[in-house]
Amino acid sequence: MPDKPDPTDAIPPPTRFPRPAVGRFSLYYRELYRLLDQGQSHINSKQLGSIVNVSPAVVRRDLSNLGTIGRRGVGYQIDQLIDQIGGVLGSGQQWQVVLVGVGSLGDALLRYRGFERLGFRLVAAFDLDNQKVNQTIGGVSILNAETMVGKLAELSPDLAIIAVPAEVALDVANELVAAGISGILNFAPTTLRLPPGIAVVNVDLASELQRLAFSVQNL
Ligand SMILES: NC(=O)c1ccc[n+]([C@@H]2O[C@H](COP(=O)([O-])OP(=O)(O)OC[C@H]3O[C@@H](n4cnc5c(N)ncnc54)[C@H](O)[C@@H]3O)[C@@H](O)[C@H]2O)c1
Repeated sequence: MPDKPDPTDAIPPPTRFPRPAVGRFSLYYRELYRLLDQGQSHINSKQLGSIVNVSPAVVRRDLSNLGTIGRRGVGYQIDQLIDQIGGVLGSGQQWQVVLVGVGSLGDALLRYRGFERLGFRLVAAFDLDNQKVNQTIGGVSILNAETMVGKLAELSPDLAIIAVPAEVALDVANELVAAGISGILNFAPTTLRLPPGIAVVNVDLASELQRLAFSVQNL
């Protein structure tokens, strides 16, 4: 389990940030990491804004929500910003994640190397297909989904990714919730009606393409 946040922490809880700002924090975080890797130590709001395509004023407002103010002529210290934004996004802690459904999408997710550095560790995957069970992909063991309830009790993961067909996604989600998981990243194209207190983020590339097509039509 991740460490419980310290109530005296200076960073305000994520719920106090507007959703668009939280979306931008993820972008800032990714780009700041890249710049730090390239050896850059400071950045100003104009540079950061131009990288993520927002105005310097928006960057300054977002970052002042973190209690961070850039120094005139110097800007912001990148490693400090990464720590602060990472704290808000939960990347300053380790999250144990399980994946359910190792089809073409799940397979690609298991092979993706970008989760670990943000604090997300895939600890197990589950599938019903005997051809896949007991295989290892991207260093993650695929376990029999019929044994999922017991394994979840053993592993007590924090988050789950659902990549099963839509028809079974709700059943899978209910099993995950019963096992104590309170955060689900759902790739199945269906709305999961779950009890209050469960955070669900839906990822739907088809809807994103629709949004893109709409934007292109309205340029
Ligand atoms: N959100 C997106 O942008 C996006 C993109 C592609 C696919 N999808 C969706 O993601 C899901 C997976 O897509 P895919 O292409 O990998 O499908 P797929 O058919 O290749 O894989 C599905 C996997 O789930 C397994 N499975 C079925 N029932 C299960 C259960 N009860 N428990 C555990 N595993 C089970 C199957 O054995 C299979 O390995 C689908 O719902 C698909 O519509 C979403």
